[in-house]
Amino acid sequence: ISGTVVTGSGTGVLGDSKTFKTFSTADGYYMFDGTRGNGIYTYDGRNQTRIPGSLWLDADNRFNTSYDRAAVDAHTYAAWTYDYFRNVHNRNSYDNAGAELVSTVHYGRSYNNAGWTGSQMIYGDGDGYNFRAFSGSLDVVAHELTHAVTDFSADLIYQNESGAINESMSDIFGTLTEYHFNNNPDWLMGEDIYTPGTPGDALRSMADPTLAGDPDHYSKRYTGTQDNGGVHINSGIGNKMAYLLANGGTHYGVKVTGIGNDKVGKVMYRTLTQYLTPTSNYSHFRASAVRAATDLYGASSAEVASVKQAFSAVGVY
Ligand SMILES: Cc1cc(C(=O)NCC(F)(F)F)no1
Ligand SMILES: [Ca+2]
Ligand SMILES: [Ca+2]
Ligand SMILES: [Zn+2]
Repeated sequence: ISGTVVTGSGTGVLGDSKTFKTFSTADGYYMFDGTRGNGIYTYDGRNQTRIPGSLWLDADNRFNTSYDRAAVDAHTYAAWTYDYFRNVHNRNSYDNAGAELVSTVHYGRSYNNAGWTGSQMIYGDGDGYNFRAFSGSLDVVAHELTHAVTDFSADLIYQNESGAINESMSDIFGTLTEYHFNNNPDWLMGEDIYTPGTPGDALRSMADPTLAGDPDHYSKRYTGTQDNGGVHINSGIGNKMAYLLANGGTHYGVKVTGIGNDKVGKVMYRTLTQYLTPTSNYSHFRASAVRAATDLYGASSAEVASVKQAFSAVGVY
């Protein structure tokens, strides 16, 4: 279809106004952003589970109905996450070759989750009590897109310890993206879409994983079979490590000197893309992060020392 890139405006899940790129055609305005990589495409799942659904089309380039809100945020936050990986890590989309970013919103009926299918993102509307529309949280969108980056780099197997590291990487870059855009940033996951009736809670806390019943030390890891061997549970170990590495602190008597968000991003990105492998466990995660920090800052650097301290603080050697 022929048309021109224009700027649309609309209301997000939280009732906030934002603008984003759309495509003006004879049919109307499509949610297609032709300014980033090979394009960002947002689809309407029409509360079915057939994907991708229909490319989002609007008559007047104003996206202000309640039904529009999930699409506004999925489209906008996909662009922001694209920009984060492009501008901060020099990565052009999840494959580093400009792969199209495809999202489907209104996936399923009251679907209480979001996901990366292996080729696109899907976002449920939530049931309105436990969750509201999942694309309404920037950390969630960046979490899902980071799964794509992981699949095209370390390709960490989604079970047991490698799966927990996979999940932790998604929480780490979800949070770093939220800080990069200063979007009410915190070390919580999914706070903007979790239990709309209860303020202040979240799906997970990286600062204190135990708030969600997840481990904050390797000695407390889950070794059962639920949740693909605890991928959303044992992610707490990597999440706590990253929180301490960025902010510093003393954990189980181990002092960590913080190095700040930007350096954590550099170390974790290099760890994920240069050293981790599909079968990496937490011990290999430590060794990989030490190598990445050594490459970046030198063997005798304070940053390398902090990486070792952070992993020691969560009991990983
Ligand atoms: C249990 C459990 C946790 C998740 C989860 O993390 N979803 C992705 C996120 F982006 F919404 F967080 N799903 O089931
Ligand atoms: Ca409209
Ligand atoms: Ca958050
Ligand atoms: Zn995930």
